[in-house]
Amino acid sequence: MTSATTSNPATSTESAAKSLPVTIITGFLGSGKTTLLNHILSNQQGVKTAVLVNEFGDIGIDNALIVSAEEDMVELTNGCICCTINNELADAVYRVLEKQDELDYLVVETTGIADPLPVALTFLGTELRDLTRLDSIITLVDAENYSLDLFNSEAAYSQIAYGDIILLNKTDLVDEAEADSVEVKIRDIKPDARILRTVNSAIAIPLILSVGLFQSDRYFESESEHDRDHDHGHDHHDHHHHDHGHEHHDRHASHDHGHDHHDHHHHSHHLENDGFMSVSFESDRQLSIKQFQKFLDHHLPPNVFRGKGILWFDESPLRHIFHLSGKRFTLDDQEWEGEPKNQLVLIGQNLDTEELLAQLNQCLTLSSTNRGKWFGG
Ligand SMILES: Nc1nc2c(ncn2[C@@H]2O[C@H](COP(=O)(O)OP(=O)(O)OP(=O)(O)O)[C@@H](O)[C@H]2O)c(=O)[nH]1
Repeated sequence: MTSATTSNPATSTESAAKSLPVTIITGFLGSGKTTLLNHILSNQQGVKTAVLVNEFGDIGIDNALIVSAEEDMVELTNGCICCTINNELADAVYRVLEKQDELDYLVVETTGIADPLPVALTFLGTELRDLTRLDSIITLVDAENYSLDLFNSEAAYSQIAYGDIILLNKTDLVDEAEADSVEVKIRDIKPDARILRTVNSAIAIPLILSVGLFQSDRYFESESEHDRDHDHGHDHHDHHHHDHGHEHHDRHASHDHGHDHHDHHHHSHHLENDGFMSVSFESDRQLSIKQFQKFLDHHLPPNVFRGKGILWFDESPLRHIFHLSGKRFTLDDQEWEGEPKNQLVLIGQNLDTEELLAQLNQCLTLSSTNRGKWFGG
């Protein structure tokens, strides 16, 4: 997790200390969450915003991709915010609250494989409930790559089910009819979904922040019903005193999906259930762009849903930001600021770590005298 702040003291008031509004940004791998975060940080006028970013993978790539990262960055990667590092989420929020006397807003970006509900409950079910106010859960959906069947992921389902606002993003990559058909699929899960179409997650800030859409009643209402239907299991914070109800029970009924109401200390299995894993590759040797292209074209297995990296090619003096989402990849150029090196994280289901690392290792140039290293996660 990374925390950073942007500041503009203009509207910072003592009211911030009373109850800090929190927005949770969720959405599947590569759907545009970090892009939205950057949009918010770049466009929010006069609001001092702290951000917490959770990444899945050994190397924190997002760290380098967030626009306003300042000194007080805390990085907690290689975990999922909704389960294994949920305690760290609460701790990070307390740290933000302690450090920032004049803070107006907190935005939490989950990993693409996180179930947003336990994250929301962290704010509702601990003393954080008195210090924060959950404003809304925003769910990003990739209009080009949306397919719950493809994702086969209960977290992806939950992200839609619990989204107060759904941004149907990347609409530049599909035609109107395709976007309409994704909307129909979203409404199958959430009939009353508030869906806004976006390109590059660009949306007027007043439509998404301080909207007060999160209805805690919904989550506190139907515990008895909820308990009948579920064998829940996220091992997260102390929210066992609180009720929360899924609106869309049936799809989850067969999953060990969730949340610890009565101190049973279940453990989350959603990562295992969904089979998500990450492979991290790092090297201080250059990649051959031709070999890397060959890897992408011929060797990348279809169960890799997402890749992100900062890449160093022998053919180029520039720093290349690499994004792969679905079958599409992009490479953007920047100047290097520190020592050049390669950092790449691939995320998918049931990946063969050794095979992927061996293939990536083969993309490294032989000419360099630098020492290379690689590892998997
Ligand atoms: N064409 C197009 N690309 C987009 C759009 N929004 C985001 N992207 C690109 O999609 C890629 C993934 O975007 P991110 O914002 O990093 O996605 P994310 O949801 O934060 O990804 P994870 O945190 O890894 O799950 C990047 O290359 C973005 O530039 C869009 O509306 N249209």
